[in-house]
Amino acid sequence: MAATGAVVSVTGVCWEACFQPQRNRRVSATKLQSSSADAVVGFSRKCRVEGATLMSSCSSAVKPSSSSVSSCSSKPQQHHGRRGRAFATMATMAESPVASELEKVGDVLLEVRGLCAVVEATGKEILRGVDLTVRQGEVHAIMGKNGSGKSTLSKVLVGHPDYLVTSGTATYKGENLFDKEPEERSHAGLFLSFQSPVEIPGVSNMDFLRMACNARRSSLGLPEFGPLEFYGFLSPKLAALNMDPSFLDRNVNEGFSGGEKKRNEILQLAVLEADMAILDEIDSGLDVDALRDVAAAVNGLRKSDNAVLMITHYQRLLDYIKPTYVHIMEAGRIVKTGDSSLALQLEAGGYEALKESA
Ligand SMILES: Nc1ncnc2c1ncn2[C@@H]1O[C@H](COP(=O)(O)OP(=O)(O)OP(=O)(O)O)[C@@H](O)[C@H]1O
Repeated sequence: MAATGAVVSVTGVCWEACFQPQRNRRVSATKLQSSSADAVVGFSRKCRVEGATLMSSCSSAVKPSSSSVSSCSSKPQQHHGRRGRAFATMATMAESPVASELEKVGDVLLEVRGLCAVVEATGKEILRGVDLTVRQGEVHAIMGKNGSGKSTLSKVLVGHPDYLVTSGTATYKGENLFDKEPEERSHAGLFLSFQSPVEIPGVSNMDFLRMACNARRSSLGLPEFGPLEFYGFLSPKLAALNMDPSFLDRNVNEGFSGGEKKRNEILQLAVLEADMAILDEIDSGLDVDALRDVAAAVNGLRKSDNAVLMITHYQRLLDYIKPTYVHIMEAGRIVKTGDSSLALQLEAGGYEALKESA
C-alpha cells in the first residue's frame, strides 16, 4: 500500500504524497491495495539513499547564519528526509480520563535537548537550540509569533525531508528519535496533524484510514481489521466528530473545506494507536462548533500514558484542551515556559507584554 501518500503519512508511506504532493498527485486505489510492507520498505530504502546523498552534499552547503544567536553547530548530524506519522489510542472520544489519573507525573515520553535544524536546501537555520521535555499524561502548548519555528519543530520531529538536524538530541520512549525512519517513528506512536493537510486524489478516505489503522495495529502485533469490522470501529469516532459518513467515500481531503480537513486529521488521529500527538494549529479554520468537536475528540483520546503537543496561536483552543505547560517560541528556541496563565497573559497583552514580564 504504498499507498501513496495516504497511508504513508501514517505508516511512513503516505509521507511521500504529503510532502511531495505534486509528484504523488495520482495515487491509485489499486496501489493502495498492494503490499504495504513492500511500499514501506521500498520507501525507506529510497530515503536512506537520499539521506546518504544529501548528508554528504550538505555538509559543505549548510552554513548557519553568522548572525544567529544560537549555539548550534553547523555540521548536519543526520538527514531527516524521512517521514512518519501516527496517532494515539482512542478508547472513546466522548470522555477524558479522570483528572486525577492524568495529574500523575508520567514517564518522560519525549526529551529534546539543544535541537538545531536548518533547511536542507539552503542551509537556513530555523531551530536554534530547542529544549523540551514531554511526559506521559501531559498536554503542551507551543505558542509564538509567525515564523518562530513551531511548525519546523514538529516536522523535524517526525522526519520531514526538508530539514537537517545540525546538533542536539531527541529521545522518544528512551530511544534516539533521529535513528528511526519516519515510518518507525509512526509505528512507535508519533503522530503529526498537519497545519495544511494535503489532498490525496485517487485514495478514498475509508481505504486510507483502514490501511493506516491496520499498519499501526500490525506494528503492535494486533490483528488487522477487515472492512466491516473497521467500519464498526470507525463509526463512533466519525459520529463524535460530527462528520457525515459520506466523507469516507471521498478521496482524502479532496475538495474538503479547511475545517473539514482539520476534522479529518483528528479522525486519523482517532483511528491510529499513537502515544504522542503533535497537533499543528488544529484550531485554524474551524468554526465554533467544529472547534468544540475537535477539542472534545482530542480530550477523549487523552490517557495517562500518552501526551499531546499542540501548536496554536490562540487561547480559544486552550479553553477546551487544558495545557499542562505553555511554551513560547522565539527565533527557533523555547524562550519561556509556564502554566496556562502564560497563554492568558499573552492573549491579554501580546508578546511585548510577555517580554516585559520576563
Ligand atoms: N522549507 C523551508 N524553506 C525555507 N524556509 C523555511 C522552510 N521551512 C521553514 N522556513 C522558514 O522558517 C521560519 C519558521 O517557519 P515555521 O513554519 O516553523 O514557523 P511557525 O512558527 O510555525 O510560523 P506560523 O505561526 O506562521 O505557522 C520561517 O521564516 C519560514 O519561512
